[in-house]
Amino acid sequence: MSAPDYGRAFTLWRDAAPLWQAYTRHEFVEALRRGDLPRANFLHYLRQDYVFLTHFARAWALAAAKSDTLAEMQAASATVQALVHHEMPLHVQICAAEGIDAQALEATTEAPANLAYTRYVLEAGYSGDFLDLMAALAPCVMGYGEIGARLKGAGGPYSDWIETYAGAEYQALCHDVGSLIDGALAHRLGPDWASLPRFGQLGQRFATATRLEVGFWQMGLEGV
Ligand SMILES: Cc1ncc(C[n+]2csc(CCO)c2C)c(N)n1
Repeated sequence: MSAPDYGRAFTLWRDAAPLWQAYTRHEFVEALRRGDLPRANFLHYLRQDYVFLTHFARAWALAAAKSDTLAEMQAASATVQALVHHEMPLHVQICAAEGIDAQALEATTEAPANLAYTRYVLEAGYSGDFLDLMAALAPCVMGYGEIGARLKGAGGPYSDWIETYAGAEYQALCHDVGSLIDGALAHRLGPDWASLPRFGQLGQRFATATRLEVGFWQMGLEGV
């Protein structure tokens, strides 16, 4: 099965990122697909992911602040809304069902891999512009989209998690973010954006964020 098409910039960045396969086909992902990932590892990952989402909601809010157009502001604020009102409460709910209450979840000590990734993305936004932020955020959004599309229908104990990212709603979000990025590049850099040095520099950011996603999965496998 070929990967979904989430846009031109994403495809160029992905095909140039050395660790893209290491991220989207990581052993943690394969264990989710087979259903033999130990529950303790999944919960450890989910607790860290809750902290991660807090920072990603901040990063998307920063993207709203760094937007140039109404369409950019709408897309960024819609993502903040989805994160804060859907994805984060879902983590709270799953953890509560496993005996980790909201207070314990909020008190989670952040793992170094989590610190590295989230602060890298926030720093891209603080010291860079909207494009820097998008390049740093794209691996997270689209990587989970590719993983969901590939694992769709796998069944097993992690099927809820898989089908969240395989579902039409999440796949539509990946396409929307892909269009947002292509539009933002054309708006700021002009129609020849793909051939400019700046586009290559943004690709480096994308590759670094991809490397940090590999570290996040690795943390999920090891640090229980
Ligand atoms: C380590 C890690 N990477 C990516 C995602 C997926 N994700 C995080 S924020 C966001 C944007 C809109 O919901 C998406 C899809 C995750 N949960 N954890």
